[in-house]
Amino acid sequence: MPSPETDTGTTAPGAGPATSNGAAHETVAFPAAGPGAGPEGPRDTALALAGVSHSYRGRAGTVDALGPIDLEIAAGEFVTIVGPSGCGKSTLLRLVAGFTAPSAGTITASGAAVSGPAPTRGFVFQQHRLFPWLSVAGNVGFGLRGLPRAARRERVAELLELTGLADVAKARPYELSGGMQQRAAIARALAPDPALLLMDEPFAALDAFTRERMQEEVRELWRRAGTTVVFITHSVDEAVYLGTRVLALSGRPGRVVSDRASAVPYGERPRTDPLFAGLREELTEVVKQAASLSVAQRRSAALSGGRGR
Ligand SMILES: Nc1ncnc2c1ncn2[C@@H]1O[C@H](COP(=O)(O)OP(=O)(O)OP(=O)(O)O)[C@@H](O)[C@H]1O
Repeated sequence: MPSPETDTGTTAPGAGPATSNGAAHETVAFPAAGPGAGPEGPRDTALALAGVSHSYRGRAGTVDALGPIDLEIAAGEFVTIVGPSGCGKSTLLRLVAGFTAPSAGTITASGAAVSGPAPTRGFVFQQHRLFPWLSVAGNVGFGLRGLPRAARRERVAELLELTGLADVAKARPYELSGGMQQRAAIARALAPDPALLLMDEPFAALDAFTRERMQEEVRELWRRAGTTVVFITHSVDEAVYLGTRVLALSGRPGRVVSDRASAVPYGERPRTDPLFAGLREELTEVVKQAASLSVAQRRSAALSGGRGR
């Protein structure tokens, strides 16, 4: 597992702007990101998407939600994804999790084709979705039922310690604060030691103060656990603060229009760092453009009676 510190500001050899639709948003300060070789040598590919797209077919017609997307994520990266509302971010994560099969393309996680949910891919939803009838410890250990009792207990204790929930192990989810509930959900997702942790706007329902605290905690968890993370958010600020690599999607159907390595060292990353502010401004502009484009595209599709709402 490479040190996360070394992931920042590196450009993979041969990695261009890595956009799947040819749109590039060039700046000098922020190199295009991509997996491959960091200063510490080549890294394993944790996740690969090749020509992935997805359309929903319903009574109201077909919605082209995502893609095509070509993307590689190296083991140990913390990839954050931003994009306008409805551009397919959640769809992308659900495809990677194996909850939904893509309409086209292939997804490979740790070298194996994704064909359904697996404990090697942990998922954290916007709402915690803890089981209300189980204690915090019961929730965290839920995915470990195949383990011998002692090993399971040990793993649960380790995760409760890691997420600062040891004192409330016996509490029910409704007795916890929103931040603690989300920490328990993260602990549950981490319990089977997944190679990939997929997080879909996990802090969206939290107040601003708790959200900032959770950002610190998830950063620390990632540094300690070393799991590859893919994190969806509406907040450009959150994306830039958390990610070693930040992707921006276009309006629906979402494609990668910007792929940036963070140039700010991960260890101490104050929001006041000019590099941080620069990347945030650049990405805010990219997302704004994508949002206004997608509104215009939808209007013109509606006028011409075209496919996709
Ligand atoms: N089960 C479904 N059936 C039909 N259409 C769907 C379904 N799920 C999502 N969609 C549509 O697909 C598009 C992408 O949805 P998705 O939830 O992936 O976007 P998103 O970027 O995560 O949105 P947001 O940022 O608002 O949460 C949207 O137009 C949405 O209405």
